[in-house]
Order: sequence, then C-alpha cells, then structure tokens
Amino acid sequence: MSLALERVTLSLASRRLLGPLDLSVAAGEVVTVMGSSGSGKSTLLAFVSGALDPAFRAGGRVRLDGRDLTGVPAERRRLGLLFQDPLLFPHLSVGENLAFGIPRGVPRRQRRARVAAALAEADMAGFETRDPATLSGGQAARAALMRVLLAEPRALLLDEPFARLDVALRARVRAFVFDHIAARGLPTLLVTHDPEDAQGTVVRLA
Ligand SMILES: Nc1ncnc2c1ncn2[C@@H]1O[C@H](COP(=O)(O)OP(=O)(O)OP(=O)(O)O)[C@@H](O)[C@H]1O
Repeated sequence: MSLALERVTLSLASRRLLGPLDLSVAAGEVVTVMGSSGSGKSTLLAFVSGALDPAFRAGGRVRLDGRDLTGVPAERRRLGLLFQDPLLFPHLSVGENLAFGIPRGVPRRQRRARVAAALAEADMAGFETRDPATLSGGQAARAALMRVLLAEPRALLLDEPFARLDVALRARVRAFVFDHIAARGLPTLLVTHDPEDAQGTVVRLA
C-alpha cells in the first residue's frame, strides 16, 4: 500500500494556499504535516480525501497504490479519516458504530465477530451495547480508530486525532494508533500542531 501526492497545489480565490507539494508515504509509514494555523493542513487532507470545499481550486494528483484518485468520489477512495472529535454516532451503540464501516456483503455473524475482535483489541471487550456517551476519552478515541480500521481502508488521514486528550492519555492513544498503523501497513498522513505527535518525515507548510 502507498499514498503519493504529486505537484499538489491549493488556491483560495486567486491566492496560492500551498504547494506545489510532492510527497510519498509507504506502507506503515507516517508523514506528519505541520504548519501555522490557516496554512492549509486540514484543506490538504480534505483534498486527498475527495471532500474539498468547492471554494478552493486544486491542482496535481493523489495516487493510492499507484491509482490516480482524480474523479474518484470520496466514498470510494478507501481512505480512513480520524479527527480531533471521535465523531461516534450518538444514536448507535458502540458495537453498531464499529459495524458501520464493515463492507456490505459481510454476513451478520462475521460482522459480529469482527466487532468483538476489534473491541478486544481496543481493550474494550464486551462494550458492544454501550452508549458512546458513556465512554472515556481514550475509549472513544480507540473505538473511533477501530471503526475506521473495520472499513478496511488503504491509507489513513489523521487530523489532530490526539488534540482533545489529556497528556497522559495522549501518549497511550498515540502509541495505540501508531502500533496499528505499523501492524496493518497503512500509509498515513498526520496533521498536528504538537511536535510530540510527530512521526516519520515532517512536512512543514508555510
Ligand atoms: N470552506 C472554506 N471557505 C473559504 N475559506 C476557507 C474554508 N475553509 C478554510 N478556509 C481558509 O483556508 C485556509 C486554510 O484553512 P485550513 O483549515 O486548511 O488551515 P489549517 O492549517 O488546518 O489551520 P488550523 O491549524 O487552524 O486547523 C484558512 O485561511 C481558512 O480560513
């Protein structure tokens, strides 16, 4: 698995926001994007994910496993997104949240088994029927990662995924997330303000 950006530029009205930017992320590798507030970090992830606000103009290409994603709708890009907010659906149980992304066609018994295994991996065995509102910050963050992984993404885009967590929890969730990225060989783009989060190559936007 690999993710590559080729000559990516982003402009707002006639102002160049960033680029041209080239970078490649190999399987299991993290590339960290840092830069001041407003430098275009979240916009870059939105472009890669296929959800760029039409206010922006973009140039260049994104390739996932060599395949050009231009014109591929966001929902077919096979990218896993994680944000500062775990964004668990409040009207679904924890188990239903995790099952949400499992590809269609997987039989019910197998879906249940995958959810149970993911919860066990997240140290949340038996949490299927819990209301997401009752989870701690660390549990919610781990559940959010598991929901993303169950959708079988080919790469991850992480936008400040640890920013809401207090210092002690942050180190633990960070290790949890980075371990899974390495174990599953997922190329990952990580946006953060915190130098402690930085992993691998660091790209700085102006
Ligand atoms: N939908 C939009 N329409 C117009 N301008 C926008 C829109 N979204 C963001 N912007 C502007 O684009 C620029 C880049 O925003 P972006 O959110 O990518 O920055 P960022 O580097 O992620 O910032 P932060 O670190 O504060 O999250 C900013 O100047 C912002 O005001």
